[in-house]
Amino acid sequence: MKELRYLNKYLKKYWLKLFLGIIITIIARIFSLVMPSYVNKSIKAVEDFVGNSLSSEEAKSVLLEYILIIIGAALLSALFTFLMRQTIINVSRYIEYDLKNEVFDHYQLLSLNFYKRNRIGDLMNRISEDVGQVRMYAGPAIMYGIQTLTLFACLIPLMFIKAPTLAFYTLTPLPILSILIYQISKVIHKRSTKVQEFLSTLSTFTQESFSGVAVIKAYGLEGKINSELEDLAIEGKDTSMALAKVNAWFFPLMILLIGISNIFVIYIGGRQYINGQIESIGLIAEFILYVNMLTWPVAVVGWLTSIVQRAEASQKRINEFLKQVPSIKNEVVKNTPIKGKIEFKNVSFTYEDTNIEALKNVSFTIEAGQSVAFLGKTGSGKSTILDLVARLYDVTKGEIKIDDIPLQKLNLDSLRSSIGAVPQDAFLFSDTIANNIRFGNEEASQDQIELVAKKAVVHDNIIGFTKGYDTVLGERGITLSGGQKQRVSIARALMKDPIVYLFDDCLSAVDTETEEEILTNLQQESNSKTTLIVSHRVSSAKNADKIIVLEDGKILQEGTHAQLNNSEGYYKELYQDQLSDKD
Ligand SMILES: Nc1ncnc2c1ncn2[C@@H]1O[C@H](COP(=O)(O)OP(=O)(O)OP(=O)(O)O)[C@@H](O)[C@H]1O
Repeated sequence: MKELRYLNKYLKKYWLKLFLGIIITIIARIFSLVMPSYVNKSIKAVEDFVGNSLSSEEAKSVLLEYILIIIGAALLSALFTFLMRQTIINVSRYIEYDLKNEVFDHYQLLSLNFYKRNRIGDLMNRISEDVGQVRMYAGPAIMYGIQTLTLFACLIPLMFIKAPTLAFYTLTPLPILSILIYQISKVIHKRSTKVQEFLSTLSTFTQESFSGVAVIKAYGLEGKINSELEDLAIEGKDTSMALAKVNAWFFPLMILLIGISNIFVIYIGGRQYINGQIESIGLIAEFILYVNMLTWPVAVVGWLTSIVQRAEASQKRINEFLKQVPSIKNEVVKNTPIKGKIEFKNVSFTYEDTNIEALKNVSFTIEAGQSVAFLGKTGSGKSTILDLVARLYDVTKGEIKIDDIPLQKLNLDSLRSSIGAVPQDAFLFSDTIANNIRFGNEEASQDQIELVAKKAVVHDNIIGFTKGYDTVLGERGITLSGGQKQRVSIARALMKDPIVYLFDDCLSAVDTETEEEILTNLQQESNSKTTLIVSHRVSSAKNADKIIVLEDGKILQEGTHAQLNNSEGYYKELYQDQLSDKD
């Protein structure tokens, strides 16, 4: 229960509803106890009529009165049971909602390294599956627990007062039932976890097969994939059958033990009636009803134990995440608007997970409003520079300053809201094109959206779609070409109208003519903005105020197009190669 203590703050938050729920639960159970004793009294009235101590009219009127009491108590019990669910189960849903939000908010704070260390499936599981298990503790476990306790506290003393011997024999099989249900619940849980694991393997496999269907078809691998799926299906069938077998024991076992209790009541009760130790057959009927009322709560004791154990394990996994401290922290509360001067001073950076030293002692200065292009072979550290500017990672050695202030001394929100980044793999959400562009500025009007789309040279493509800007992208929508995606992504950054632009090889899938057009537009747009452009093409770089060529994490060349083109080296060779390619 140590891990579940984390939920106490939520239980405190909703204590009033919970307290009300507990009182209602107790009232509901007390009303449900009325029925068996009035069944007893009704049978007793019939017995009295048979034994001539009551007239037919008297017996009928007593019976009617008792039946009305039974109906009234049952209705009240039903009403309070409804209210019990409305309070306690609702509280568990509120806690589930709060906890999901808390986990999600925390995920948002964690840095990219965290996402590299953990699989997406696992993160999703914690927020859905684990929070769901915890809810079972905060709702059903508390509700059934109180219900069971109230019933035990009222019913067991009542049974012993009414007929001690009969009560003893009736109750004896019930703890055995509880222990057996607990054992079965444990096995059911183990096997259903295996089924869950299998289902997630199966969905990953099918998802990959569908996403990669073009490659599978092109390589004629349908047969191989089919046979792999068949193997998986056989494994799935076996795990499901194992679960079905143990599930099949649950209800027969319950029925068997109730049956034994009922037999005890009838046999022992019958003998006691014959011996004159109990005064009415009605008491036997009353005890049979008690047995049936007790069966579910007794079974619940075993079930609850396993729910609490599962919730504890799930909360432990959730707590592990919640305890993770974000490696990138915002240490400045007040807003810190920036102008855009960027300075790298002897910056080195090593990726924690791969231990690759992506940047080695890199120094350069970009004045506010300047544009700088980064060129260099693949893996030379270009994208890393942009990620460090946006503070997606903190430097390992050296220092980055913006407007002469160390990056850590800037408010993280101010910094990031001043940056318009277009990453290498443009990511678009499953939403309309307009909303994807609006992501850069929620308030943007349709005219503003169209204006930036024109600057990113994607407007004509968009209006070519039947639904224009309302075209939905993503799985259930249309798929944009690589170049179209890049240009929508550029439009999104333009929409933000930031102080600093980070363009990471975002024109690679665009033909050179369109590239030229976009670059001219960007130049006008980003005239007064600090612009960092990563590219493999000289055409994207040659108009920049400064060009930095990287090799293996170090600066190889630095200068303007004219300077670099006048000296021998990587840039000049690249320029000549690309010029002759163009010709
Ligand atoms: N998230 C990451 N985790 C671990 N290593 C990384 C990560 N991103 C990049 N690297 C490594 O860091 C080095 C520099 O990568 P970077 O992406 O900065 O190069 P790049 O010059 O932008 O390459 P490209 O032109 O192919 O985009 C590479 O060796 C790469 O394998």
